[in-house]
Amino acid sequence: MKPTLDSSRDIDGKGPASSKRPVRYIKWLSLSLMSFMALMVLIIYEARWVLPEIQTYFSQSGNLTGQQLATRSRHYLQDAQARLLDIPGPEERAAAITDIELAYGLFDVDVYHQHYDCTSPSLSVLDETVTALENNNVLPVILARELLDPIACLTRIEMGQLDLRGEAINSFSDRTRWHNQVLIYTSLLIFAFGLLFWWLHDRQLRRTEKATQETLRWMERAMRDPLTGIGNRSALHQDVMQQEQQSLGLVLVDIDFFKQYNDTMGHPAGDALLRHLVLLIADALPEEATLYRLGGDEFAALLPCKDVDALGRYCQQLHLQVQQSAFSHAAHPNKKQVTLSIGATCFIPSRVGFPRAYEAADKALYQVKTAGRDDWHIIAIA
Ligand SMILES: Nc1nc2c(ncn2[C@@H]2O[C@H](COP(=O)(O)OP(=O)(O)OP(=O)(O)O)[C@@H](O)[C@H]2O)c(=O)[nH]1
Repeated sequence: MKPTLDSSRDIDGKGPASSKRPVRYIKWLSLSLMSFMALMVLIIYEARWVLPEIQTYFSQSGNLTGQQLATRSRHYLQDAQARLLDIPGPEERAAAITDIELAYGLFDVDVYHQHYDCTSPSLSVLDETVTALENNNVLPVILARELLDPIACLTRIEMGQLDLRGEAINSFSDRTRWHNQVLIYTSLLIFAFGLLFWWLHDRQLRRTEKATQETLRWMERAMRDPLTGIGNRSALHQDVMQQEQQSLGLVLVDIDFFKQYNDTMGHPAGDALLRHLVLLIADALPEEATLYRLGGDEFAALLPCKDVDALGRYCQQLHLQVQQSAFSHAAHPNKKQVTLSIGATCFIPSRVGFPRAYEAADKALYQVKTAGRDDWHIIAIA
């Protein structure tokens, strides 16, 4: 285990951000859905305007448009006229009367009376023609000529109705174009607003994420010892709480006569020794061990503890390794090299509680100190 590589607490910013990504997509989707709904409402609203216009256009005069009625009426009159010009017999006269009456029926329309002043005189002419034919008292040629005015009137109506139809078509296509434009531009507007809201929301989300990352980074720093890079006392407490059910070994390490080391070698050399010792302790203890600096020249290590014997072997190994490394300590009263006092205990946090375990390890350390230092001792908790 390397002390500065406690990756479980490293914050790289990717974890929380990537976990928030699905939330971002869900919000984006709901915004799109809202825009889509708004669009649908708009289309339905627009359809309310377009539909009556279509209906109006196609029901100008019932099933037949005004122009078609006039055309048919004119055809009947022209048929009657042709019969009359042919020196008709009784049957032809009767057929001519039928044609004129049919033409009359199609001609006598309210719309024509309202808009074309030639309608009433023309219908009177048709009435008189039928009467004359029935009485057979006027030459057919003359009656045929009489029909010219009603035919001219019907032609005028046809032209007028065609114009009206053209106007209706133009107005219909104009209105349709206008509604289409409203639809397109409003859709674009809704889409643009959707994008804007999404961008604002996304920006807010990124700011919040950044602030969270910053807070986490500060918290991370607050849990680290700046000199050695390992965790501090708070980190130790937190790690113990996270392993409440595990059997843990707590090892307390204190440098002997560190004050004298500082006094003779200087404070920067003291700092360098602290950093070196961290690496050395990490090297001596198993990979799973985590190191902490509790303050001054006191360190702690938290590691899995199978049993007290195994823990003792690690303490022995650490003690030996420091001896072998032979860091010079000129002010050390007897050894002239750096020595450590080590106290340890084995405990399960949920059963014993950390304060009791710390007290036991500290007591073991104190016993080493009072017994002359440069040794290790373990106190088993009953
Ligand atoms: N260089 C350095 N020295 C520190 C730091 N923090 C505390 N110290 C010094 O560590 C020394 C600790 O002294 P003591 O608590 O008396 O411990 P000791 O001299 O090792 O004595 P024993 O533990 O009884 O052997 C003090 O002189 C502190 O000034 C630090 O960050 N850097």
